[in-house]
Amino acid sequence: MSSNVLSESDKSKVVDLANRHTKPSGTTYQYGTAGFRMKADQLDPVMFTVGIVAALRSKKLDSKIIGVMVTASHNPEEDNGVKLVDPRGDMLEQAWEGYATALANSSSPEELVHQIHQMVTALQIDLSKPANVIYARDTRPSGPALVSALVDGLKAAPGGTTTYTDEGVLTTPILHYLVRCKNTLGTEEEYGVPTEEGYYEKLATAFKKLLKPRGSIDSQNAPEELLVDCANGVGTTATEKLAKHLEGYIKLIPVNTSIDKLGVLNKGCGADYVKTQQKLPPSMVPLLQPNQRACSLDGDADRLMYYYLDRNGKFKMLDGDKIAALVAGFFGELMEHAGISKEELDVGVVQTAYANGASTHYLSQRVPVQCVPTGVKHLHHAAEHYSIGVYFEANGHGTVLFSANALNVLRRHQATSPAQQASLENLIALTELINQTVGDALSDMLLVEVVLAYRGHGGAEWDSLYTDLPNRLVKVSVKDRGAFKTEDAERRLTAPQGLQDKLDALIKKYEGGRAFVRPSGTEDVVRVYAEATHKVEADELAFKVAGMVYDEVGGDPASRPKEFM
Ligand SMILES: CC(=O)N[C@H]1[C@@H](OP(=O)(O)O)O[C@H](CO)[C@@H](O)[C@@H]1O
Ligand SMILES: [Mg+2]
Repeated sequence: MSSNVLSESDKSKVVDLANRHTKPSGTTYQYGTAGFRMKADQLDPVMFTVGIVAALRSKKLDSKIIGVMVTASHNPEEDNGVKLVDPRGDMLEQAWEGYATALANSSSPEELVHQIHQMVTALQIDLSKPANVIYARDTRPSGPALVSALVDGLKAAPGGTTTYTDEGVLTTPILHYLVRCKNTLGTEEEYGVPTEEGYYEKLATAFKKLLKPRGSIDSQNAPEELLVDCANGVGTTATEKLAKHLEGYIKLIPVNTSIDKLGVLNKGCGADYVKTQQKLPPSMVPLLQPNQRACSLDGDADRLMYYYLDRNGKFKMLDGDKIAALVAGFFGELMEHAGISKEELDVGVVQTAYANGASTHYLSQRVPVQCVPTGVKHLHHAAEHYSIGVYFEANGHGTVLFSANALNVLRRHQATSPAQQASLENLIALTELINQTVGDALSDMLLVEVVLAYRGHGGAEWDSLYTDLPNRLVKVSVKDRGAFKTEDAERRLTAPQGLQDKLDALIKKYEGGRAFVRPSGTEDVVRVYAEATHKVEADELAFKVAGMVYDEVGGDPASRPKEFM
């Protein structure tokens, strides 16, 4: 019998277990751009309430499997976080973020019961349904204890049985893959074998179809070996396991692989280090040779940054924008070679305001380009509107989505020559190689290697697609970042009042100038981005805008950063 009411025993179960996970007073939690994320020692009560939300989400969706990933990605090792994965392997539906936030902020076990009751009533959740949840974590030492709190939450979930499975230590994209596989098993949309091994096998099989074994013509341009900076995190084991499947095709050499020591995750390495420092991780310095490329994963292996040394040994970065530029063109080419018209399948690219202006210019001349607010969920949803939707954040998080119609067109298309057939098969193999659930550093890395091998290009040729405009990102600490409101995909401020007009007047003075201000969704700061034709001017514009922002909201003159102008 269906029920939207918590029984007395449901309530006392919640209260009993909630008493072990009380919220410290004065802490406010927020399900933000990437779920809940903060210092690990504050997360215990949140993990507990997330367990309850995961079970309720499963009940609401006819007992479909919901995923929970415990990670703080590229953040320092002492941080941790948690995010929910919906049945198709994508991010939690946005409307539920508010409920997750409300439960996390309940001030007492009784208040929590009340919040659950409100949620169940508002969403008409049939509590009698069973719930199914799987979870995984990254390598952070705080992970196991947080997982125990999560399990208490799963046990506390009201109504019918909640079944849960510990998938152990995994990359974020593998957990997303598992969720989709398990939910589509035995259906027409079956996504893959629902095991970690199934994931490596799927990627490797597709890669081997695309890039014939070493020695054959197609692969002569692939690198003998590729250095992969694993950020001292969970990407280490995943890279090692994937490497075994790719033997004879490409040799992956993991670097920054110490996952057992304290304090080294993401430190001096990883995708975020490369993007923000714009230099080689120190451990790569003795390893990388001129004209050689390498890549860095982040702490949960969903972001990817490439780079190479030019022939003079100078560091050159190939970020998410460059990846988007590389792969968007490739799909157009393959479709043409397969005899598929642009009317049959449209290719589109989705970026955020942080995309380098030069990449937007380059891409806009070739394909439709859309700008959306920061955060993968926004990019992912926008990309779903194209037959082939390419989305990447500049920081290296992204993937390529194929619509159901695109898959049908590829399946049904009749090639009229062996060459067309080969291109068609390559397109189909790409739909297998590319993770359809979320940005995936390992899958993206193989995609990049395939495109470069086909074109016979190295880092330098790839880099020459366009030249990045000089740019600068600055953080401004303010009392209340909530005072900053934006519109037009976060490119313009609507509050504080009048500030955007001042910015416009300033930006106008700079050749090729572009700048915008937005509150971060993951850190207690306001971010300033600026670019201009010349480096000195990009820096000057960024620091002038930062100064304006600081002064506008009454920043203390005594602690005004000295570089602000
Ligand atoms: C400028 C920047 O890199 N912002 C990052 C950062 O978001 P903020 O809202 O800017 O803090 O973290 C997000 C989650 O990882 C990521 O999606 C986004 O790209
Ligand atoms: Mg990440």
